[in-house]
Amino acid sequence: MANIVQFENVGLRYGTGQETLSDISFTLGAGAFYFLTGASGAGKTSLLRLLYLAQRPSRGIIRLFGEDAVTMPRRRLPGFRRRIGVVFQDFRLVPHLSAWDNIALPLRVAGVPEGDIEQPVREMLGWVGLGDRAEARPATLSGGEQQRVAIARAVIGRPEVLVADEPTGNVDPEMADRLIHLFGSLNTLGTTVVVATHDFQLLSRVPGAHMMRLDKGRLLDPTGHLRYPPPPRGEA
Ligand SMILES: Nc1ncnc2c1ncn2[C@@H]1O[C@H](COP(=O)(O)OP(=O)(O)OP(=O)(O)O)[C@@H](O)[C@H]1O
Repeated sequence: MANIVQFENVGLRYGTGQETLSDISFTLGAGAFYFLTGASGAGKTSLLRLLYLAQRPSRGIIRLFGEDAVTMPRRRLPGFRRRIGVVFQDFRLVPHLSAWDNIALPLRVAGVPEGDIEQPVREMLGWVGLGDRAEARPATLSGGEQQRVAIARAVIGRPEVLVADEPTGNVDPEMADRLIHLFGSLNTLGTTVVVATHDFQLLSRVPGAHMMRLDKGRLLDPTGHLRYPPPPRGEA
């Protein structure tokens, strides 16, 4: 399995205080499913922001799709970001746009001709089970429905990596199951998925998923080593 993300000794410091993330080293394999867990404030959102290039690290190396993402010229960042779909903790839907137009947004921004937008948007709405809510504005949708619009918007551009920050934080367990099922089905189609959550129950819902655990800004593997995935035998 090829590595599409590689972090080496990455640190992140906001302002002049202590590091929020320290010595973060891990690789993500193409097509795998990862849960990123940790208590509130452990640094999950910060790590994801580094991953989807919303934030530069204070130190260390980040390679995305085989390229150095830290020293990459700014003009190349948008092209890279398009390869990563993001589902934000707070949805970030555009309030005055319908579900349909929110989902169409990434294609419009990328300059896809209008005639080529209708079919993928219709497919996405159906996939997330909102075929009958196309015209609804976000404020008239439930939390779970808004989250599904956000997921459809994140994946309509067929990203290679999908990053979701606490996607089940505001929904009931039944909807959480449904959302995780959507991520699982994307993953079986080949998308690498990274889901941050502090809900340990979710972990058992995706057989074969990997777990990355953050504790006060440091990455732990399930056995407590400060590295994930665990090093091969003999290299520890
Ligand atoms: N832009 C910022 N400026 C300064 N400090 C920040 C910033 N963003 C996050 N922090 C701090 O970094 C630490 C980690 O925050 P982060 O949001 O990454 O954690 P988290 O694990 O995602 O938490 P939660 O589960 O509550 O969302 C916290 O102490 C937070 O206050």
